[in-house]
Amino acid sequence: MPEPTTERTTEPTTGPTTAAVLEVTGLRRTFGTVRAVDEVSFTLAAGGSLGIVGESGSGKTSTAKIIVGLDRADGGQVLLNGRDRTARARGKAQRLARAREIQMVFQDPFLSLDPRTSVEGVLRETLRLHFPGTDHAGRIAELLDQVGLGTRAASALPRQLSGGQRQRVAIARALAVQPTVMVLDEAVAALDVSVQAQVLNLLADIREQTGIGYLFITHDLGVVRCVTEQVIVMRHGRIVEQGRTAEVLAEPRHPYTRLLLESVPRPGWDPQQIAAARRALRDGETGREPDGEPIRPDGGVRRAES
Ligand SMILES: Nc1ncnc2c1ncn2[C@@H]1O[C@H](COP(=O)(O)OP(=O)(O)OP(=O)(O)O)[C@@H](O)[C@H]1O
Repeated sequence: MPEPTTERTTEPTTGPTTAAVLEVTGLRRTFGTVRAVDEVSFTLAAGGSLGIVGESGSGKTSTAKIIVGLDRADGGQVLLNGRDRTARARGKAQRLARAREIQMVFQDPFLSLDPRTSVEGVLRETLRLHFPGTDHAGRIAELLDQVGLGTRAASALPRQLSGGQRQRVAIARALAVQPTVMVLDEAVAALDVSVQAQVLNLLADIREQTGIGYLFITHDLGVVRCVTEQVIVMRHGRIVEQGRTAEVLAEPRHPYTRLLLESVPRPGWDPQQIAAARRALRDGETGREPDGEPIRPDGGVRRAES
């Protein structure tokens, strides 16, 4: 029996109607017998912030990976400013263009940053990849400033930074390509509560300044309450409730949402998932090209060492 879906209007009731920048329709992804993503549809308004919540295994990350382009859907469509992202990218230029449109920030920046590359080096590498042939010194200083890191941090290696600082570097790297949308997958889950608040405030400021839309994937309803306007609640790959965050949290209609509100679940990947994610992230790998070459989080391809 399919879950009852409780939809509310996702349009603002007052003020001008904001165009959708991201439109996800009927997304499906199956792993063996598991329907990780099952007919998922939602829209993100330009400059808006939408939370995706649900327990561990509800399909949040699988949905995000397809949207970002790190995995392929079995069915459905992802449109960014009306352009389809679900078909395989044709060549490097299209892959990089797609990576510029939607950037992802992961839970553990320590694993997604190369331990041997300085903060400045991380940013320069991404800027060179996407905007070759220009001097990036000014832009690097601007990005460091934008995420609240002084120029003193520029020469630091990831291990010399705190968790919050490392997450700021990951955010700066995402901002470097001027994305339309940022997907933040449990981006503050590994941080202490006070540092979480600082990073969430920073993200709110950045959204206001840049108009970048956010997809916040989180198990934490406090985060959703703080930084999103719309929310979708996922269970077993399906959306069971969606609407304005304030309304859904104040008056949840679906029993599962009520349960989530009563008992905030802890993130709990099984050991195999953790090991695979750690390996992939430590290697800076997020997927594979058709020729087997691993793809990095910033859209570049890591060539096999000879
Ligand atoms: N690569 C994969 N191979 C096999 N099964 C997978 C794979 N990725 C996800 N799954 C399964 O799909 C389902 C949804 O997983 P997903 O990681 O999307 O959930 P989630 O809500 O993001 O959970 P978490 O908060 O733990 O990350 C789970 O049952 C998971 O075991």
